Amino acid sequence: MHRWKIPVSSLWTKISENILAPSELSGGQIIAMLTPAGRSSELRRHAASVIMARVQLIAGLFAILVPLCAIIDLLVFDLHTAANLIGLRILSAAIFVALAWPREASLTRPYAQALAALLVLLLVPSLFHLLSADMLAKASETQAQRLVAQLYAYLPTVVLGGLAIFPLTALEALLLALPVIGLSVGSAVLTEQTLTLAQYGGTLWFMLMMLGVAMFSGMSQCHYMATLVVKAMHDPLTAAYTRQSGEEALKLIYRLNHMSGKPLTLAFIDLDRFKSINDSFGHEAGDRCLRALADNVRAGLRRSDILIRWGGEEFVAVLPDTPLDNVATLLLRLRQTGLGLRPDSLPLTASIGIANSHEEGVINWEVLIQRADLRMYAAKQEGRDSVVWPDGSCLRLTPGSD
Ligand SMILES: Nc1nc2c(ncn2[C@@H]2O[C@H](COP(=O)(O)OP(=O)(O)OP(=O)(O)O)[C@@H](O)[C@H]2O)c(=O)[nH]1
Repeated sequence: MHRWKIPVSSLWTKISENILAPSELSGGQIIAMLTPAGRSSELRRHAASVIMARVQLIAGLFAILVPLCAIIDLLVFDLHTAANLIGLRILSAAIFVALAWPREASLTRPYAQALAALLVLLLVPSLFHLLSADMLAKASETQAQRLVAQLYAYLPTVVLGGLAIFPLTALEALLLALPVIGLSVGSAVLTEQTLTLAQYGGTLWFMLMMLGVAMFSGMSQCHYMATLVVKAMHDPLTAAYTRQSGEEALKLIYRLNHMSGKPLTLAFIDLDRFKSINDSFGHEAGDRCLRALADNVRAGLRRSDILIRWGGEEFVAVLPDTPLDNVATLLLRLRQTGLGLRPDSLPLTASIGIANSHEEGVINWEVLIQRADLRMYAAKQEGRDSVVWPDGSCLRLTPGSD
């Protein structure tokens, strides 16, 4: 008997560990599921590519299925009605083909581009229903015709359910659903002389239920995606971008700055004599130094800047739209706050190479990073704890050491 007794506290611990804990959400994460405002650009870009890929897949599928369903129109309706429906189908299929057509993501506004494509995808079936509703109501005399007309009237509801496959925040799902619901009400007004709640209330309720489910699914996808993207793109030790995701971001930032003629500056940062910290104080202490360096550099960066962990103890600060004068401000701030402390309480020092995209001969991001790297080595040659500028001049970093 005794063996079957499960203490309430241990049961609760099990429930909270296994069921509640995985879904524990912070206030910020909940807000991020409700509205897209404040999303990082990397997350927006990722969400845009997921939404666009799904829009293209569904549009491609519909581009085939919609014309195929003309067979039903021909079998069920009179020739005149069927011909009108087929006309609408050809028009819809053409829009679906255009949506499915492979295209490059917009460099500057990929998220707006993806949402616009999604809106068009949602509107086509709803407009099909709006334009055919009156014609179908008049042409429906037999049981089969009424049944097919009724099924077409479900199109806006199906569209709202379809929202569930997209990683949308609650606000976005709601805003995208409004025109669909509006077109459905419009279709009902067109076909009924007087639209009553008793006639239309059930459909409206059903649509709102579908929207609720879609919102829930979209929000949980947003959360899942955000967690995965942050994990995949950032180095777990320092929370800086990984080399791979950092290179992708750098490529993109270089192109954007190049297009707009703005100066992009890189600071290649390499901790000095880091091996000796590992050797004397152990790897754990070395890790703490890396974290301190990343935290201190990040504290001086703007929201649009990014920090990449380029290699073991090498970091690259990417500073978009930044002329060299402004870099001096960042370095001055770093000079004041310092890079952190070594385990022996001496200040951590680093050698830094600066490169700017407006320099002569910088034709791509690879050249830019090469120059910053070479200048970082020059800073090592200069005795470490210093910054080497594009003109070859050298500045000591730790105050009093120059
Ligand atoms: N603790 C820790 N050490 C790392 C990590 N990644 C690389 N390292 C160590 O970083 C050290 C880099 O040493 P070196 O390339 O000789 O450079 P250094 O000692 O900083 O000398 P200089 O760059 O010439 O000033 C090596 O001992 C690596 O093992 C890490 O994630 N954690």
